[in-house]
Amino acid sequence: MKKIVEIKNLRKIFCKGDICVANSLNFDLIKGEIFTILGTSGSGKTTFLRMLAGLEKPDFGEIRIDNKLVFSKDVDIEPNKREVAIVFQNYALLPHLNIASNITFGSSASKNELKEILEKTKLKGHETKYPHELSGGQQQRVALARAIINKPKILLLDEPLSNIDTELRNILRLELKEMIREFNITALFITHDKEDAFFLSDRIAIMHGGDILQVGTSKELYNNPTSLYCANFLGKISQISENLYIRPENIKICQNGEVEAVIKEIIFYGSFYEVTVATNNQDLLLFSFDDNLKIGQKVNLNFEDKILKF
Ligand SMILES: Nc1ncnc2c1ncn2[C@@H]1O[C@H](COP(=O)(O)OP(=O)(O)OP(=O)(O)O)[C@@H](O)[C@H]1O
Repeated sequence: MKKIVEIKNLRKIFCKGDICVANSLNFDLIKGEIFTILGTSGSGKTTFLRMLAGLEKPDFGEIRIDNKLVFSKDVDIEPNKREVAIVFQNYALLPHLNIASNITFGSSASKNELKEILEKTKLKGHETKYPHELSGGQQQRVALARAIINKPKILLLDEPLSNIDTELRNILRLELKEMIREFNITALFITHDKEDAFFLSDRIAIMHGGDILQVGTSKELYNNPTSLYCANFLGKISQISENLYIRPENIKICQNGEVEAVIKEIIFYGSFYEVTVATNNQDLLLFSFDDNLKIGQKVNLNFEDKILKF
């Protein structure tokens, strides 16, 4: 597996208030993967993306892209020579230029290359239209076409799916994933949305307060979080003793369960119920498909052998 991006001890401090936005970041991107930085607002995602693209100068550390040192104490390669491309939130298409000109803006791509990319992004026939004449999905494809026409080594995606209503967003993220796969490009996606991260990513890095807390596949992070913060961020958990926690799907109601409890609350979520039960010691959350559960009902619980310890 070839490393396409190598980040070593990357650090950024904004002087006003001494905010450490990137605190000695260390990780690699593997060629061809979709890698997501997932974090809440203000965790430092955009600053990292800007440092990788050469738009923000780190205070310390090294960045290598395809084995080439693009940033270190003595090196700072210009953004346009780093072979990265960015798809911005809301796509940043130029309203007064037609689709063909939007795609080739600032590029030395040939007519044949434009033709090829129009075909691959299913935009053939739309080249003389203007951005406002296209659907949201088509606009996303124009933004992608513009980003990849110069064959960058990495595609950076800055929250392209935020501010879009749920229905369109589900369509766009599937299309986005399919296109990234079709172009076989390495992509770095930043988002605060866990669902988008799970949907799109081969691997996810959880960022918090300028630190990368954990890197792994969505399954690894969900099932084996290394901190309470990551466990909470990726899904619901209940505390079962001082430092032991459990996810709702790992608690089962069953007749011969060892722990006695009473149902306190039942919330219907369409395809399942979220049930709060009270045991002698604490309230626990579990998921159920049983239509017949009632508030006040006594139940017995079994804990699956998937306890989280922090
Ligand atoms: N130029 C700057 N000067 C001072 N502080 C900054 C600057 N840019 C960012 N910050 C601060 O750095 C922190 C991280 O910002 P950043 O935009 O990287 O976070 P983010 O995770 O991308 O958040 P969001 O999802 O809201 O964009 C924030 O506290 C922000 O206020």
